[in-house]
Amino acid sequence: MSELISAVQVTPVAFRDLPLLNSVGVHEPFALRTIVEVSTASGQYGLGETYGDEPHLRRIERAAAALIGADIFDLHEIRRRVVHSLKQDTEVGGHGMAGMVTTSSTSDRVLSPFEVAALDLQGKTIGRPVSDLLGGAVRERVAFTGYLFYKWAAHPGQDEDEWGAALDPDGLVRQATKMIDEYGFSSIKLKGGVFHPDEEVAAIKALRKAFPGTPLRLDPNAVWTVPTSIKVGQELEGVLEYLEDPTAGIPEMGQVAREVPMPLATNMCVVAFDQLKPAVQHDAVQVVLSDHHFWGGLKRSQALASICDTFDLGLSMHSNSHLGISLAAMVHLAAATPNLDYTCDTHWPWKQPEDDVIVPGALSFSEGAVQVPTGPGLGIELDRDALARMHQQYLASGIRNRDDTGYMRSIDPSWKAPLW
Ligand SMILES: O=C([O-])[C@@H](O)[C@@H](O)[C@H](O)[C@@H](O)C(=O)[O-]
Ligand SMILES: [Mg+2]
Repeated sequence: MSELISAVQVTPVAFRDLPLLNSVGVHEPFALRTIVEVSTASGQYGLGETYGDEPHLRRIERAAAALIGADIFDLHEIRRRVVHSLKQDTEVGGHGMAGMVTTSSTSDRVLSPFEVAALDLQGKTIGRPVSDLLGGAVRERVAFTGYLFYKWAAHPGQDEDEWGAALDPDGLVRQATKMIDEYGFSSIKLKGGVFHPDEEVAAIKALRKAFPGTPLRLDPNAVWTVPTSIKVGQELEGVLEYLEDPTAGIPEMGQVAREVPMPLATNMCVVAFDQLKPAVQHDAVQVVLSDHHFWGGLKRSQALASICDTFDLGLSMHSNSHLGISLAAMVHLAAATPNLDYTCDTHWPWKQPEDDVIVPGALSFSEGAVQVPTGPGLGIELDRDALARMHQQYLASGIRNRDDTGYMRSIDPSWKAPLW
């Protein structure tokens, strides 16, 4: 069966975001994504979603042009064409992580939305869900984590948002209570690296008290030294299910791992295949957070899962601000990954429900989990009016690259990136 790509539409979009704090600053009023629609001569379309930063968008546009005529079932050829389209690439950046991850493979990041769109098309062509193309769903529902952020009550100049401020342990417990009431999550992650580690330890202890028995994670995005990481890790013995990226670098994570009682997880020091070998050699991480957006799509994320299985590494899933196409892809991948040992991250609660490019109703949370769609492909449909509206929002936002630090400094010119 051959289905050739006849057109690829690439559309940058922006959606409203809240003032979520992290180690590199604060989220801007809009987050960016790029939507990829791959069409075949037979009139079907497949969807992919990726980062929206300008250098990445330009790479996506070049790759899109190179894919006309490729067979949607020939993922090797699609990869070959994407890699070839990047040969003249001299730009840096564009990974959409605001300085937190810099070394993941560019070709894997560019390939990802096209591979997801090709799998969506394959599924639609043969009438099977993407999870079937990945070996079959081993679970009907995919569980996610309630992802807490320190946050301001509102962006400067705006009215207080529905979540309000969370700048201390009480504020975070309030945020967690609201999120769990609305979504039913049964595990909690706190984005740290914002306040002094003692304050973040106090916040985790307050969450432990308020939610006894609920697995907890803390992720300061590598702004702690090795001694600080060891101190915090030892202090939170028996409290965290894992500590995520306490410090930067594979050897340094190895030093911390030897001294702390809980597993260390990462989406920063192991973000590409060539980093797996040194990570294993240093026994630096015990849990890898996969992310199909930078590991090269769903099949390559499954290759990562197999490697983790081989080397007894745990597997969890990382998230950035995202829309429904990404959520659908994450759900199919998680459903078809037997050794996904932990609930997945998602930024979903932080987005306005009406800010999406897919027809509502296909994906929803109950008891902290999303039912795996069983319809053909990803099981979602593009809402073209919403896509046009969100593209206008992109044009009007004026934001072309994620810049949490620049936005923070526009509000507080004395702000400096922390290191404790
Ligand atoms: O959205 C954020 O601010 C997060 O900090 C995100 O950028 C990270 O990539 C991520 O969620 C993480 O786990 O490091
Ligand atoms: Mg992380």
